[in-house]
Amino acid sequence: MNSPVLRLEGLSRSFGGVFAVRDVSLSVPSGQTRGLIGPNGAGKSTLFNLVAGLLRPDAGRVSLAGDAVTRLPAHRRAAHGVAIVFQGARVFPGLTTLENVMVGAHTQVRHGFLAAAVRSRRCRREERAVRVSALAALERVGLADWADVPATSLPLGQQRRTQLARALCAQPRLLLLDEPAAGLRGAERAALAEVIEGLRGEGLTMMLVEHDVGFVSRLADRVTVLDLGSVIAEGTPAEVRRDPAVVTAYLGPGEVERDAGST
Ligand SMILES: Nc1ncnc2c1ncn2[C@@H]1O[C@H](COP(=O)(O)OP(=O)(O)OP(=O)(O)O)[C@@H](O)[C@H]1O
Repeated sequence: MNSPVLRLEGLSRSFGGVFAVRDVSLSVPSGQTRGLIGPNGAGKSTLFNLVAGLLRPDAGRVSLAGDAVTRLPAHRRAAHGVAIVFQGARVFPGLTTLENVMVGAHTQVRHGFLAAAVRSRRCRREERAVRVSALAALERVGLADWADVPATSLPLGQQRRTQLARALCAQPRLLLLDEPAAGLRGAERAALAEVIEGLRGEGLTMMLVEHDVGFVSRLADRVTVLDLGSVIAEGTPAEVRRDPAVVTAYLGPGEVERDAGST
């Protein structure tokens, strides 16, 4: 059987002697979307950063498609196919939507500084390829019609989708999304959910950290619930919503149904 795209084994990280993440193990098979939820301070961001390579664990292992990457920093994990959409990420001012996405595609470019300086033929060819792949990524997130507008003129939801397009340009094997719906309301939130659903339909493997249980329930194949750094439940969205440990530790009895119906 193929290795899972992401495997975490016994991952722990503490700050000042207090566990932020404690002995977390999970596997995300190819083509699946894993939701990661939990109350404030549960350890979601710490776990996300451990997967992204922005933090080193005190113990445990991180593997990507069977390769151990535990000691690799974020930029070397990118070479293993990890792309990240950070929480509250902003577009670059002074660039169009397309140019913002092209910044992501530039990780694929092979030509060196000198070739770029003299605009060699190879360099121009690669620039064209970057443009084509950035436009294709904008299509995937439904923003092709906004390619040439200043990215900062877009509403927040479209700026988020621009960030998503930028991450997609790297042709990731694993896409990490940290609270992509934070601050979005109504139609913007629904549009983002639809785009993520489309990526899931294309078979992209994703990990989605969210506060919003309704958003995660719609998009994730399985959900891992953290509390005080430990996994307290894992299962399908319906299973975890029914889990008594989740209900008491995280949501409170009245919240579950309300959140489940909110997307
Ligand atoms: N750099 C740090 N230094 C010290 N303590 C930290 C650090 N990062 C996280 N923590 C602590 O680790 C625990 C887990 O925090 P983390 O931010 O991972 O939780 P979270 O689930 O993402 O919370 P939130 O939903 O509020 O973002 C918390 O007790 C937090 O105070």
